[in-house]
Amino acid sequence: MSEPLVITGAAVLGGQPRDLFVADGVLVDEAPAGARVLDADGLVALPGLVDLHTHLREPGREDAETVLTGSRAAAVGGFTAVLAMANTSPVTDTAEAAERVLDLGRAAGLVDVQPVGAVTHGLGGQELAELGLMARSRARVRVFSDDGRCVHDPRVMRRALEYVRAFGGVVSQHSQDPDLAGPTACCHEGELSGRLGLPGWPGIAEETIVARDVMLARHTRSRVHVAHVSTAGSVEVLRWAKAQGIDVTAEVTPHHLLLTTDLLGDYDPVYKVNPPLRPDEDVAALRAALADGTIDAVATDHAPHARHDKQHAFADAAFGMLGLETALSVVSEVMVSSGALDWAGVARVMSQAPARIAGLESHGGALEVGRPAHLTLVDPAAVVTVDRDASVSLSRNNPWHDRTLTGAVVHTVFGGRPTVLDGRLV
Ligand SMILES: NC(=O)N[C@@H](CC(=O)O)C(=O)O
Repeated sequence: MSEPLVITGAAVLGGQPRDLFVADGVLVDEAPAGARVLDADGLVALPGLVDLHTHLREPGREDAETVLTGSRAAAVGGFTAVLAMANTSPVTDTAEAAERVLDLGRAAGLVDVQPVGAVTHGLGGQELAELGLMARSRARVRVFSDDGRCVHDPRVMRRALEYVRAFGGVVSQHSQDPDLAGPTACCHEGELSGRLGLPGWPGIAEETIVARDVMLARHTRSRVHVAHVSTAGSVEVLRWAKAQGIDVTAEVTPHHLLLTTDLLGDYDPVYKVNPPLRPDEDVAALRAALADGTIDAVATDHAPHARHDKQHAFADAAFGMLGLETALSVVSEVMVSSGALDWAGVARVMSQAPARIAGLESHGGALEVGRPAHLTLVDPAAVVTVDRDASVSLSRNNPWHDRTLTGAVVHTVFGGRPTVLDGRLV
């Protein structure tokens, strides 16, 4: 069991400063005897952050990340739970595979690692994976995704939605019509892609799938989650669908909230990501949608890649960028500094909504007595310059390198135990 803790003077969800007491891993109403004192004067206390979308690469690509190194990056980023995507090798498409990821996470012991199950066998898009067995396994899988690939066949998507409804599951869709996007697309389709001579990915390839899937969710009375929304058109569809009462949720990544196609001019593969960076007008729509609740959550899409997969000509490099360690600072910079969200809003989009979407009952919440002590303490005034070489991830594909951001995670407490103190792993 963890040693008792007193956290003094933290602004809980950005409100009035007060003390928080932790004993036996839960929040209690008075100072426990013999407690360690953590001075949180000037810090904001949030419920531990929850990431709906993390690539941990184990099994299969332990040269890029492992469950342990990804858990370290998560803890440094203020996360106490991460959903580990299924596109590993082998794919997480069986109960055994899901339990193995769960067990690796428990052995690392720094965050709750909750496996995502594949929707289709081997991410092949044809045959449903063992959804029910994964749901009933020790891993209690509730989120299913072929992320990296779209569940393109509408019959398969319809059946998956019908199936997960039985146990309150959700399909997290990588919305991208491969026929509209084309096999070689590698950046946003627009005037710039033409000038750079790179095959482009039109926003409509995302939007048509979002539109189709909300209709399938309505028809099946099931639940769909749209992963990494990246266009203003997708936001319009989501706004309409929510107004109809359709059970749809959505996430946006930190990079789609701040980085734009303008960065592609030097063909630096660190900015190559799927879905691609978009123009300013999409970024503005995503920020507004996150602020007004049309987009429910921020999710990192932390996608570590080894140097030999990323250091290539733009067209040949792997898709994806790191995100766990910098997510809170980016959201603080983009959403809090601008006044678009307050800290209670950050708690909503980075902890409470993702915990609810993923069915993680011990996460999220409101820092009330009796709740598990998963906490993130943030210095809203800290000014940090990101250094990719200071990362605890195994990979270095960090698009934030050398950027200065305001707001940073200082301490992370997982189940009553500090995992990060003063920005460093304990
Ligand atoms: N988001 C990314 O750019 N990459 C993801 C998968 C994907 O292609 O979506 C990855 O696993 O690397």
